[in-house]
Amino acid sequence: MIATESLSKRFPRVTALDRLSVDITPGVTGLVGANGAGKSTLIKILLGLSPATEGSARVLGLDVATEGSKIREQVGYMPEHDCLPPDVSATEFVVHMARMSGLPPTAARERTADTLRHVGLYEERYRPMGGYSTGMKQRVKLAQALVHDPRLVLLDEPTNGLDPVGRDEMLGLIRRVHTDFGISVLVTSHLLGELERTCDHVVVIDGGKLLRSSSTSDFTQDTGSLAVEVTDTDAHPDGTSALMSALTAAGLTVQPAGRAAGAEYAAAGSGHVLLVDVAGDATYDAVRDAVAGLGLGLVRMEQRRHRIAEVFKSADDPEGVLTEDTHPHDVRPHEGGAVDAA
Ligand SMILES: Nc1ncnc2c1ncn2[C@@H]1O[C@H](COP(=O)(O)OP(=O)(O)OP(=O)(O)O)[C@@H](O)[C@H]1O
Repeated sequence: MIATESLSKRFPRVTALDRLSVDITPGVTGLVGANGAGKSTLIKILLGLSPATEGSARVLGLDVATEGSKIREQVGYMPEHDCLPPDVSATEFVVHMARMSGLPPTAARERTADTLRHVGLYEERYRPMGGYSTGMKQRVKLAQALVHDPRLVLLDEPTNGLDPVGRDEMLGLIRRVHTDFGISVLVTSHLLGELERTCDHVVVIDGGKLLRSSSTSDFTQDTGSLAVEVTDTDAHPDGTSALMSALTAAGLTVQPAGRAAGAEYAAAGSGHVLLVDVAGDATYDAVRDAVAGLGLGLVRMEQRRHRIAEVFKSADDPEGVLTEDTHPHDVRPHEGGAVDAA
């Protein structure tokens, strides 16, 4: 779908992209990076709207340097910032965008009605967009990216400014763009956590450089842990502590869920859950044997994958820049892509 080769973009004071080589296959791909990491710059280059300083890129097999208009015929684009004229309705605007993409008048009207329905805009679509909520505006921006039935859409921070419910709805819509219509998606976000539920593949950039590119499951599969909960007995009034000692003595790495990143277990009021690092099938056997050896009752033993954000927080992103829910307008990029409070 998208391939870049040593792609660089230098502005007079900032290197926005630094020798980025990445291959993106069909499906839903997340492009994640802190504010100023170079996400929007990459999208503009991929659309053929901004020339690269060095390197090359192809989108759907087309060269961004020479075939920009052919790319834009087959690719939809949802820009990051508010760009909707306030005094026209969603229907008028999306029909206009469909006509700009070359659809004849009847097809443009039909596709507009279908697309606005798909994004969840019904009778509101006849009202001027100036009165829309942020969520409705984001839906119109998504609709205009889809109206000409592209093969690929590039969505720049589509959850910006949305509350948690609005974010979830938008992420669900994005997933359905691929599952219902077979359109591939490249979606940017400064939050890793929200992309892990939506994307098949995640590309992480920082300061214009590639930090990591892999399937969502690869991010977490080697780092799984096992949540284990046991009952207390007369012999072991604190069954959890007894099990923790036994598992540690057996050479396993164990921690109480509340102290680890297992906030969901702590929040459920259970101080009785242990998280055991999984090192193959032997871990399951060792837990079973330890529980049986102590005569405890096993309440649950479930595999729990680390969330991408946790993996990064501990490894590539010790400052937690990619995991904090910082609103983009509250930060200003430094040179090199680091962020700072405004
Ligand atoms: N036209 C421009 N002139 C000069 N510098 C620019 C220009 N466009 C972007 N930059 C700089 O390039 C870097 C990357 O910006 P870019 O907008 O691509 O980041 P981003 O990852 O999309 O972040 P955000 O979501 O905050 O826009 C930043 O340091 C930014 O200030």
